[in-house]
Amino acid sequence: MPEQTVVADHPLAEPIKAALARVNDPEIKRPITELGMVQAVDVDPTGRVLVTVLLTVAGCPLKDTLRRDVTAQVGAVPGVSAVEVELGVMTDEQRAALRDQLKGGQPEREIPFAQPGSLTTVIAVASGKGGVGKSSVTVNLALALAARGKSVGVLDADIYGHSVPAMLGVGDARPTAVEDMILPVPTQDLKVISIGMLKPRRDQVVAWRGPILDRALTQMLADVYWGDLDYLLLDLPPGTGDVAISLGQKLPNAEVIVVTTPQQAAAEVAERAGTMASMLNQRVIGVVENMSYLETTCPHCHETHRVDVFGSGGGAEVAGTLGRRLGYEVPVLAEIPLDPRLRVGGDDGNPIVTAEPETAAARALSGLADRLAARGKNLAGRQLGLQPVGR
Ligand SMILES: Nc1ncnc2c1ncn2[C@@H]1O[C@H](COP(=O)(O)OP(=O)(O)OP(=O)(O)O)[C@@H](O)[C@H]1O
Repeated sequence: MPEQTVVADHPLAEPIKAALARVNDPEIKRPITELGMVQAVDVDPTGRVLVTVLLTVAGCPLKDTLRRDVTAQVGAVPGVSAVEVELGVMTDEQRAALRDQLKGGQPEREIPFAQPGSLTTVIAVASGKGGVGKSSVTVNLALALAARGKSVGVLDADIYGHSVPAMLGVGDARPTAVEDMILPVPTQDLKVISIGMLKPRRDQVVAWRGPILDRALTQMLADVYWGDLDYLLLDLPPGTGDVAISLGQKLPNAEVIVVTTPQQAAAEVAERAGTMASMLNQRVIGVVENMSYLETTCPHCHETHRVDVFGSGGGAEVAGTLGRRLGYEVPVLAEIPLDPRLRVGGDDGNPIVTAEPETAAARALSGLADRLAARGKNLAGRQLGLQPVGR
């Protein structure tokens, strides 16, 4: 850790140190004082403070946030007349020390979520085919859980789409790397990593197959510093391909939510995804029926009617079939209506649960978060206590 040259005998030294301890690194989400990022604090007789903060990497995308937070916290200390923040960069040794500190002595390439004592609930969001709204469900569920005070990470493993970062407004972000450790991108109270962020260049086409795919998935689980998460949500690619198998092997404790639309064809392929998950020993905790219905106001009677645009009952059908196949109850956890505002929220990087929380779609997604949060940490073999959703 770098030498910290806080002027120890100055009366302001202690309150300034306490103020700096309230500043979290925006990516690592731990106090900068604990991370060895405060290199020096100098106070002159008039109460002017110069804080030298070491960034993990020179191009740290959040350095302005850090500068602002340090200025605000130190500036609020009584007796401080002005604050100047100088930004430096850690040396290789300092970065290596930080990496070791964060890894906490954990051996290389160990997946923390797969360890028996892990307190993180890992939920994979799967679908039989593309375009049913799996990514939309993942990001909105993640935000709704975060709004309930949960610490949530989102891992976008959709090798075909990687739409999650754009939906969360960080479509262009690249994660910061500290040595061989990757810091997830912080956004809207979540931590996000997308397989698309691991491409050496954004425009590069990578065939996510075989060993390259496996390495990328291991990297996202073992080399990313997720910190203590209550939930890790995985956005799987549609279908039952390589990613599902690979993640099934890496995270046998993961639970699975299957997203489907009400159409019969979508429902049948969704069942395959669910059955596949269970073959990998992952428990299917429920089905989300998306694009369930459209609410329209009748021009004649002015009442709200529910129109089943894509038919009805697909979610219940999938849940019923999976339940019979798997030998335990698989409930329908939510029915999310079609709503153009849900699409707009995703396109704008401002998902509907935060942008328009009062809409029926947002309420259905928040209800899904409530049901999951109410269960607490799922222990293998434990009764889930989830009730089927009422119509
Ligand atoms: N309930 C809904 N109402 C309106 N639009 C929706 C709804 N759910 C999803 N969409 C829109 O449908 C499109 C596909 O959704 P999304 O990307 O979430 O699906 P996906 O299953 O993750 O697809 P893929 O796996 O191909 O990425 C998006 O434009 C999204 O905004």
